[in-house]
Amino acid sequence: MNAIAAVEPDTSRRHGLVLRDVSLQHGDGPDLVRALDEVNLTVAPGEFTAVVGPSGAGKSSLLAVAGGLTRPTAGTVLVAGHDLTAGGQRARAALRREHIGFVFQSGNLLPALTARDQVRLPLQFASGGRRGRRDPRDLLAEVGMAEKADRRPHQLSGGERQRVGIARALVTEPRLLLVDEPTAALDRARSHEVVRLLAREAKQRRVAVVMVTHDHDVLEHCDTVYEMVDGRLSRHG
Ligand SMILES: Nc1ncnc2c1ncn2[C@@H]1O[C@H](COP(=O)(O)OP(=O)(O)OP(=O)(O)O)[C@@H](O)[C@H]1O
Repeated sequence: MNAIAAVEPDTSRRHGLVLRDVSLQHGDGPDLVRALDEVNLTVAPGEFTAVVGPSGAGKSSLLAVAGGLTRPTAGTVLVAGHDLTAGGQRARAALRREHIGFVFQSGNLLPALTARDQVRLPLQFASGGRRGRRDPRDLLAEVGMAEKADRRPHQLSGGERQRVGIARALVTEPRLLLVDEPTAALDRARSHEVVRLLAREAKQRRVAVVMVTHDHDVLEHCDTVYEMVDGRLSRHG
C-alpha cells in the first residue's frame, strides 16, 4: 500500500470552514435575489480572512450561512468538519454553540452585565463535552480588560466594548469566528488595535476567522482578502 496516498491531503483545512458551491436565494420569479451565487471558500484553522464588497453584495448572507443561522438554498457548509447543512434547526443550533463564535458591530453587550459576566454567559449555554473552555478571567486579561472586568458596557469605550465582545466570542473555544464590521464604531487607532487582537487570537488559538468589513485600512492584518459582488466571491487584489 502506498502510505503517502493514504494520508488525507487536506487534513489541516478540514477543521476550519469550508463552503462548497453555496447559493442562497430569496423570493422567486421577478423578485428573485441571488444573495449568494455558487460561493466556494475555505478558511484554515488560524487563517484570518476578510470579506469586502459594496452594500447588498451578500456579505451578511455569507456570515449567516457560515454561522448556521440561515440554511443555503444549495451547497454544503462544513465547520470543524461538521456539515451545517445536513441537520435541522436544532442540530445547527448545537453546532453553532459548540464550534462558532460571533463578534458584532459594536460588541452587542447586555447593558446590565459586567464585562466578566458577559464573558461567562456563553459557558452557561455550551455543553460541557468538548475540550477545555477558557477561563473568563484569563481571557479578559488577554484582551487587555482585566482591570475593567467589573464595569458595565456604558462605563466602557467603544474599543473596550469590542474587546469584551471578542473575549465573549472566544470563551467557548470556537473553531470558527465570524466577525461583522468590528470597527464600524471605532476611530482609526482603535480599529487597528481591535483587528490586530483578532489576528493574534486567530493565530494563537488556531481559529478560522471570517471578518466582513468596509474598512480597507485594516486589511493589512488579514491573511486573505476576498471581494463579494452580486453574491459572487473572488480573491481581492
Ligand atoms: N430576507 C430577504 N429577503 C429578500 N432579499 C433579501 C433578504 N435578505 C437579504 N436580501 C437581499 O440579498 C442581497 C444581499 O444582502 P446582504 O445583507 O447579504 O448584503 P450585504 O453585503 O451584507 O450588505 P450591507 O453591506 O449593506 O450590509 C441584497 O440584495 C438584499 O436586499
